[in-house]
Amino acid sequence: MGYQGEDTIFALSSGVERAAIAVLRVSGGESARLLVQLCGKLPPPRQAVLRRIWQDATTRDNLLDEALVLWFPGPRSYTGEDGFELHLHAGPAIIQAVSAALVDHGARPAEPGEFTRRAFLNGRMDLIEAEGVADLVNAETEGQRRQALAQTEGALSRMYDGWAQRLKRVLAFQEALIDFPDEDLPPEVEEGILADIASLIADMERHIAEGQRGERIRRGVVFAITGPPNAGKSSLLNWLADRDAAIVSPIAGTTRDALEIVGSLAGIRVTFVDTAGLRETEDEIEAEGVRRALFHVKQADCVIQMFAADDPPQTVFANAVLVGNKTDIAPVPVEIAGVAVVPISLKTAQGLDTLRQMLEDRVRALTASSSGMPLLTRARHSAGVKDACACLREAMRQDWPEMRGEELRLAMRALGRLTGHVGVEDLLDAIFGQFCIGK
Ligand SMILES: Nc1nc2c(ncn2[C@@H]2O[C@H](COP(=O)(O)OP(=O)(O)OP(=O)(O)O)[C@@H](O)[C@H]2O)c(=O)[nH]1
Ligand SMILES: [K+]
Ligand SMILES: [Mg+2]
Repeated sequence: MGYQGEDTIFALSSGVERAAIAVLRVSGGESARLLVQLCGKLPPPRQAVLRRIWQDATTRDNLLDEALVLWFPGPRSYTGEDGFELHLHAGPAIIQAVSAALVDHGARPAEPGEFTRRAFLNGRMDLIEAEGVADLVNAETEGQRRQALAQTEGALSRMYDGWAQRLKRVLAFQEALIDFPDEDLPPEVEEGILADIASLIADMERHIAEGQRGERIRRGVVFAITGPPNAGKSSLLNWLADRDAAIVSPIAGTTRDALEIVGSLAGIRVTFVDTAGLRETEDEIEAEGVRRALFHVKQADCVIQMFAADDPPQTVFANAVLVGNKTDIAPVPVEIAGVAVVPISLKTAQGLDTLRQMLEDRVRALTASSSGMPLLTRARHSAGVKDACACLREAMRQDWPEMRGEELRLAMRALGRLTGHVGVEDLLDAIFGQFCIGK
């Protein structure tokens, strides 16, 4: 299934910030002609050569820049099409002039994600790998980088492809049962089919059970800081942010709007959300703040429940990190409702190192793979695996060979949609639309 994008597209593939070099990337069937038009004859494939870039090299009209040029003939290119890169001096006027020349000669600016979309359509990568590319470009932390790189290199795809292969084999046996109903096939055949389906279900269930770990690495672990007014929540946020992000005051009910800061812990992206102190209040604005606080507590991956030493709580949120602040004014209980209290003082800095370690442990626990399998990183993956798994469970319940075969085919289809091997046209805009331009 070859694919040639009708248009030859180009984009600035380096960032838009001021830099020394700007990489302009071009892909499509007209690439060779365009490159000759800009800089004379084609350079040898995949070798950087220094060339003058002209508005029109054939007439030596209007010299635009001197640049490194790389010629990537298809199909061994990123998109699978012919393409080239110009490593220009990064002045905005140069980028502008070369872009205008490309348009004059018949190219058009690329849409977000269009290069990677073409790579997918030309079979250079599957959907999961393409999503990995988007994540890699956006990676800010070690955890994000490592996970995205593994996904781009096909770790997750290989697992899904492996399942599809096993399923294909089961389906082949199942079809033998359908095609030769009257032959005396040994009972081991059917037993083998059921055992194989059961083992596929078990693998899928383990994968699903790892839940949102991979997604958490990708988008970051969210901590909501909650507790009564004046517990020191905003003071904690400022310490975590290492700056004066939130207003701190002795007035109860200072924080109203939720305030988010982003950082990294144990190599994982984290978001801390400071929220309004929880209490009954007549003040309409504060009450709205409390409603928002409860919303964030519900959404968070983990809650940091804070209290002041002189105001300990009766109850503890599920899975909360329980922090007793202001140990400088009073001692805090060792535990409340069976949950250990981390004693700290934001005033004297007592216990803060221990708290940081506990938060790092929490982040690791929320993101580590316990099965050793690659983690699913998007809701799309989790929905796809769940679909496939549901079909397999249904297949186990079916006694009729034809019905079981049908469920197995549906499971196969669900796996195929995951990697993009079947029927995903309707998904492409949603997936590639999230990319930046130039990828
Ligand atoms: N003695 C003492 N005071 C603290 C400590 N941490 C914070 N405070 C003070 O406690 C008061 C309340 O702190 P905040 O950080 O505003 O508390 P909060 O939980 O955000 O309060 P609300 O936003 O009103 O819910 C401020 O006056 C802080 O300076 C501490 O460890 N010891
Ligand atoms: K306060
Ligand atoms: Mg506050």
